[in-house]
Amino acid sequence: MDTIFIKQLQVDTVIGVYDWEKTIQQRLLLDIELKTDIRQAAATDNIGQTLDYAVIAQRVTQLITAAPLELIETVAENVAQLLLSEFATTEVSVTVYKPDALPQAQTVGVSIVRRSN
Ligand SMILES: Nc1nc2c(c(=O)[nH]1)N=C([C@H](O)[C@@H](O)CO)CN2
Repeated sequence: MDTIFIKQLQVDTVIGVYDWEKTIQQRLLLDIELKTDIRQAAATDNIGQTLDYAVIAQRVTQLITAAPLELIETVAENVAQLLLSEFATTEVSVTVYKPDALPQAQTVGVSIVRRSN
């Protein structure tokens, strides 16, 4: 199976467990992979035959910024379920980084893989 991916998609949103985090925007970075068959798109050179990564990025950003959340785990799960339900893919990988969370670390994050039932 082939993969369409987006690396380090930046989304600024209200995210965090602590009270001080609920009034500010913080940066999340996302790596997203969607398993799909790209052969028909390649054979026809037609965007309508594949998953448009610009549409995916816009939809994911819209979802994450729609409401504040506490955990990056919830962000990852919500994004994975959206991708599986709205796009022609049977398996997705979602990694969410919160790079400004820990001053003593380059980044923190969570990574998940989800398949359609
Ligand atoms: N596993 C997690 N641990 C923590 C999270 C999280 O989303 N998942 N969040 C926080 C705080 O919001 C932190 O980022 C504030 O700097 C702490 N641990």
